[in-house]
Amino acid sequence: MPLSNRITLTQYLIEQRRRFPTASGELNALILDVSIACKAIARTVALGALAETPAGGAINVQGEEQKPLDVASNAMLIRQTEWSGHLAGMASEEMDEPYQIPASYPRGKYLLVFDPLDGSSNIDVNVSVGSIFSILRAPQEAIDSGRDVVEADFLQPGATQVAAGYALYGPTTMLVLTVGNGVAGFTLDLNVGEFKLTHADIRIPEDTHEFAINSSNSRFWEAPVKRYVDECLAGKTGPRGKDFNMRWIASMVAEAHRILMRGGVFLYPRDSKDPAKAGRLRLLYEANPIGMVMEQAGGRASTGRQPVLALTPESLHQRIGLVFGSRREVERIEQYHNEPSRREASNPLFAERGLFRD
Ligand SMILES: O=P(O)(O)OC[C@H]1O[C@](O)(COP(=O)(O)O)[C@@H](O)[C@@H]1O
Ligand SMILES: [Mg+2]
Ligand SMILES: [Mg+2]
Repeated sequence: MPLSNRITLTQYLIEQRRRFPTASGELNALILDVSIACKAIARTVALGALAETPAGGAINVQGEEQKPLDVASNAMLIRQTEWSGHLAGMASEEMDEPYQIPASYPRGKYLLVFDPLDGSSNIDVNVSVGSIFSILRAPQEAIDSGRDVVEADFLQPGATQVAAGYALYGPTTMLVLTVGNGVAGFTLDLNVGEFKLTHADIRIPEDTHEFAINSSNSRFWEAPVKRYVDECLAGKTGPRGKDFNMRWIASMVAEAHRILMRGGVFLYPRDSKDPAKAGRLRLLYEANPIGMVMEQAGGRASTGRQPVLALTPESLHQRIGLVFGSRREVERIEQYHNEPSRREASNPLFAERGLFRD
């Protein structure tokens, strides 16, 4: 079908709203505002070194250096959504504290949480990056009082997300979205500046022979992850009985998209690299939205031990181990984590609650 005959994101959202006849339309309006910010970010990303972006160089709460495009993308998402009256507040990878809607604008019932630019270490090398977003409902008492938002308002399990998705700035710009009724993919039609539905009802194949992990961390991995990767690498003659392929883009959003399109599994597991960090990726604005997209597409998202969406977050910038993708593969990794290890089985001092547990 030529792109011009496809329905737009706006039309798709109107269709989705028909499922909720009493809905106010505010969620749709908010998603459309996010999509406009993503178009603006896509333009800036596409300009590359020609873009006039604000200075970066500051260190964010993650202890990571902010690139000029991290700062610019953060500002574009804020500016495009804060005025609308649909938001009670926002939180972002690039802001230490929750963002308060300025007093000159009305406050609304949703919370917007985002990673304005994921994979930003790839900007300078012209590899795909993206924006990840999650929409939560603010606590009723915060909506009623219109008070400032606080960290605790955002600490809701991923299962309560109202909508989630990402924009991918690759050879084409795509927006992938779930409003809790499957996953749909939209391609930006540059001729008319609209996202058009090109990938209706995306489903992830249950099995795969492709995995993604940063193997330079292998010496820090826990035994179940080592076992899983070793078994993949052993190929046809190993316990899995088939050859595996490996990919590592270092843009989680691009890996998530590849997995949605053709299956696979992604691991950034908990490891012992930095004992102060429970993992690399952040729960609220990376793991939860990607987790909701995965689960809605028939895949699975896990910490390696339990479903990501069931976790109650402890802080805004909490990190966790993350495994997602083809359902059966993620379940296998969870099973490896939940089995008592061979060492524990032979020596109770190393058991989960034992004296020498590492
Ligand atoms: O450099 P590493 O350790 O491979 O980490 C790559 C991971 O870090 C990230 O870039 C983190 O996201 P940010 O770029 O938003 O900080 C992920 O997209 C990616 O999977
Ligand atoms: Mg990120
Ligand atoms: Mg980022």
